[in-house]
Amino acid sequence: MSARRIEQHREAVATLLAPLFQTRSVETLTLSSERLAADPDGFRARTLAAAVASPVSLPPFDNSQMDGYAVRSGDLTAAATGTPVALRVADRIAAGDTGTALQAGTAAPIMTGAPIPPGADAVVPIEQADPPRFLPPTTTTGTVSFAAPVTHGTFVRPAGSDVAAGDLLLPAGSHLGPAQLGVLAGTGVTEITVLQRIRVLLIATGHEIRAAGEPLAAGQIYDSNSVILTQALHDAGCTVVARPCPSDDAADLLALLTAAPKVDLIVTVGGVSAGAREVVRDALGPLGVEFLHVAMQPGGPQGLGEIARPSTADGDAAAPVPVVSFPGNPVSALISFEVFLRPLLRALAGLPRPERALLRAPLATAVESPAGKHQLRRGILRPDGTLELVGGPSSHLLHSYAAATVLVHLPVGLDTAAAGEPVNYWSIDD
Ligand SMILES: Nc1nc2c(c(=O)[nH]1)N[C@H]1C(S)=C(S)[C@@H](COP(=O)(O)OP(=O)(O)OC[C@H]3O[C@@H](n4cnc5c(N)ncnc54)[C@H](O)[C@@H]3O)O[C@H]1N2
Ligand code: MOO
Repeated sequence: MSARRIEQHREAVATLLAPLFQTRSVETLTLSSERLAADPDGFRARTLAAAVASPVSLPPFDNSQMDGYAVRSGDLTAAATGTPVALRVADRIAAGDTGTALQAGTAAPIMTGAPIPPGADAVVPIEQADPPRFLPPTTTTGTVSFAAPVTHGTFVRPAGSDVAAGDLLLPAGSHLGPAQLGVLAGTGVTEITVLQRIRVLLIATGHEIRAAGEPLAAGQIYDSNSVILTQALHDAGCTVVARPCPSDDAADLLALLTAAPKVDLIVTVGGVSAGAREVVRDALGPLGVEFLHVAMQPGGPQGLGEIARPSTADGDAAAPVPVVSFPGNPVSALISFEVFLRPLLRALAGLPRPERALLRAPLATAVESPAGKHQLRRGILRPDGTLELVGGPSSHLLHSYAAATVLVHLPVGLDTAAAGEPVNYWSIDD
């Protein structure tokens, strides 16, 4: 079987998923600290579908940037070392207070964030006042001295200096991280329109797989692919319905597809190579999914296509759904996801940096790669800046993948590389 180049298959998967970019649904997300605490995942990896205008100005009012005295700058024009100006201490203004108008010849103790009282136009930090500490609030007849003039606006944070009411707060397409959610909260926005997550039906297959916690009979193994890909898909901004198929019978897989809820994408794992019974090939081949070989290792055997599910629980029989089929070795499955799906899904979700940055560093030791294949090896970036491979190239070595911080690219044509030779890599320690 002639193998397809990695770039060609990436292109084919991109073409298959292209319609999803045209049909992105949106939904309303209600924002509050209670909801965020109750459902943090609901707010993770979210992208604004519509721009948000600021309903208020931030800050909403002129306020103090320092703990100190609110003054009229005109009162301190003549202040100088040796000839300080004394002002009568007015009522204290804390953050949250409203404050009353500042009379000429007075200075109001003011705390950071408290509104500048009408009449005042500058704040002198407490350290620059004499005495350099606040008088007890019971002191009604105190004075405070200043030995320097102050310019209009000093340590005043003007209303709207961060954002003005009606201005663009966040454009459509903004990824909602802590700062973006924070500015929405800070302006009192409670409802936002976000891209709906891509819904993925994930089917890990194999007669031998069992869920964690179940007893294992001879020959059986725990299902790691459902966990690997559920997590990887979540990180890429998807919602996942995982329906493992612990059977090699095509009819069981088809029944599972029929019973599954409506989704935007189906991902299968396992059952695609050259065995006597390959459940994914057997079930989906006749429906039009193509199975082929990509010149990469791990991740050689791949499948992709579209299926119109025979009939479904919620009656969406007609809509064809894209299917991407990965090989069952866990390392092959995760590397296939990295190469073929992660960039597209992150782009669909509007997440930053859909493609991993291609970085370059020298190899710590010599390496060999199979001729005619693009090999991806697991490795770590050593403190000396060289790339050290962890574990061998085999695609069952999930434990060494778990120790890796980089994926090292050994492309077609690079059959041997000497220690010190620079190669490309992706950082995966995010
Ligand atoms: N004669 C050939 N044999 C194989 C070829 C080939 O070209 N000719 N390709 C090999 C390569 S490369 C890969 S990769 C695998 C892919 O096989 P399948 O996609 O059919 O996957 P399975 O046979 O179902 O499983 C492979 C391996 O992975 C284990 N596995 C499967 N599912 C899970 C799971 N959910 N959790 C943990 N481990 C899982 C399974 O037990 C097998 O050991 O085919 C090679 N063979
Ligand atoms: O291509 Mo398979 O995915 O090496 O192990």
